[in-house]
Amino acid sequence: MRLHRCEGCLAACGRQRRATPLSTVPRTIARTKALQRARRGPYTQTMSKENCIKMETPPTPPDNEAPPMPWFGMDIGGTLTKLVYFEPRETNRRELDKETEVLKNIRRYLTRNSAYGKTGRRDVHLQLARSKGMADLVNTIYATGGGAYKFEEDFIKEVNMRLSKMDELDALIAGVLFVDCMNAQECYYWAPPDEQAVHTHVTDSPPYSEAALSLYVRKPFDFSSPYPFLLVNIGSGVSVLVVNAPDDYYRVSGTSLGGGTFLGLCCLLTGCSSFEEAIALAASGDNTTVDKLVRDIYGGDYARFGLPGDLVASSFGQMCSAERRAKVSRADLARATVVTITNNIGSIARLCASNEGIERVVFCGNFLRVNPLSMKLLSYAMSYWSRGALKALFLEHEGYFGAVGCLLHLDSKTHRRKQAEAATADR
Ligand SMILES: Nc1ncnc2c1ncn2[C@@H]1O[C@H](COP(=O)(O)OP(=O)(O)O)[C@@H](O)[C@H]1O
Ligand SMILES: CC(C)(COP(=O)(O)O)[C@@H](O)C(=O)NCCC(=O)O
Repeated sequence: MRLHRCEGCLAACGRQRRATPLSTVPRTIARTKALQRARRGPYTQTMSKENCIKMETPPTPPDNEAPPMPWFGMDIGGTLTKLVYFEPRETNRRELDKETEVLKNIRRYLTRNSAYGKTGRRDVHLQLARSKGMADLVNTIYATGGGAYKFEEDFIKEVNMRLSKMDELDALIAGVLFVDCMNAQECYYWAPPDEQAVHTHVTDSPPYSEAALSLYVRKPFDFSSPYPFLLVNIGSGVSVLVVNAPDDYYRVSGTSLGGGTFLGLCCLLTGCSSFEEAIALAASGDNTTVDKLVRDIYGGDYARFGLPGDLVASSFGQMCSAERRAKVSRADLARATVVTITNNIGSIARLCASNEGIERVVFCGNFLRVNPLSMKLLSYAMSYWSRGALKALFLEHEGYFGAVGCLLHLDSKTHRRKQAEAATADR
């Protein structure tokens, strides 16, 4: 059973204290057995394929020890706090009796509003079906992300609440695998209608221009056989993970030039005050007035090494000229910032993928939120520079996977406990 988005269980708030088969892609990358062996990672991870399959069976009612609703998973990152809230459809009599007035109020507050305080927003469009099978989850506040460690004492002092902490990369992968299992539309990619056009560079317009990128359309991708894949999480900073199996992954690389860098630089350069404003500015800008292109240096292509004239040779390379600085617009600066950060992440991801012999590169994290420009740039760059061997993939729930992974952690804990109890009873 695959669930589609409809009615709700996922809520979110911002923080300020608070199917195309891969076989259509040429396999130009050699994958050796040695590489596969080398991919054994040091981490264990809580989500298993069994858990995923279990979600397809009918729900079991919560046991007597299940803590009362509401159930949360929280990811306190470097920029945003993501909160997911689970509300089972199959609330039974016993559970309703247990629900205190305070909890009822919390539930009402969460489910009847779409904005919370000054900065909290509910991403109504990302709500998943009130999924069957999650009903045997139990939870208190499960938290991940750096803030779960940094603010742990504050939670105890201020609200007398304990955080049960989970590693953010464990949670991220668990969340990605689970949400993809539950939502057939989760994974997608961007390509022009004629997909070959990307890596043969046939359009007249420069590849990074709005004219070229506007041709790209979103297409569904069947991610049911995902392994191995590279997971690139673009949050405040960037983590790159090699995922070989649900319980086998490792962090292969990262960069400090991520979503936080984009927003910070954009605020500095353009005076904008929100991510949405920065992205809207970038959408109407032209980075070629800011960046130095290959043709600005060569007068055309640098053909010997396959560098087209309209490729960025030097990001912000024009800005050493006072005359050009005087002419450049805020929108151009915002676009150059997106292009710089995105291309750098794309290059790192591409190098990691070829080193590891991996063809599918999945990008997630809130930097991609309302940001089709970066997704299209990544799609173009991955495909063009690998001559079609690498595929950039994206996920509908962009930045919520860590928080979802927290809820699942609780599920796996419950199961481990039940297994231990069963084993003791058998003795
Ligand atoms: N409403 C927003 N406010 C601030 N940053 C946002 C917003 N929406 C998207 N972003 C982008 O997402 C990045 C944070 O991504 P996220 O995956 O939540 O990472 P983290 O866990 O580090 O907070 C920001 O650095 C910014 O580039
Ligand atoms: C430290 C982090 C894992 C924190 O995650 P985030 O809150 O940015 O999502 C991440 O910012 C990161 O991997 N930074 C890059 C560090 C580096 O490899 O240079």
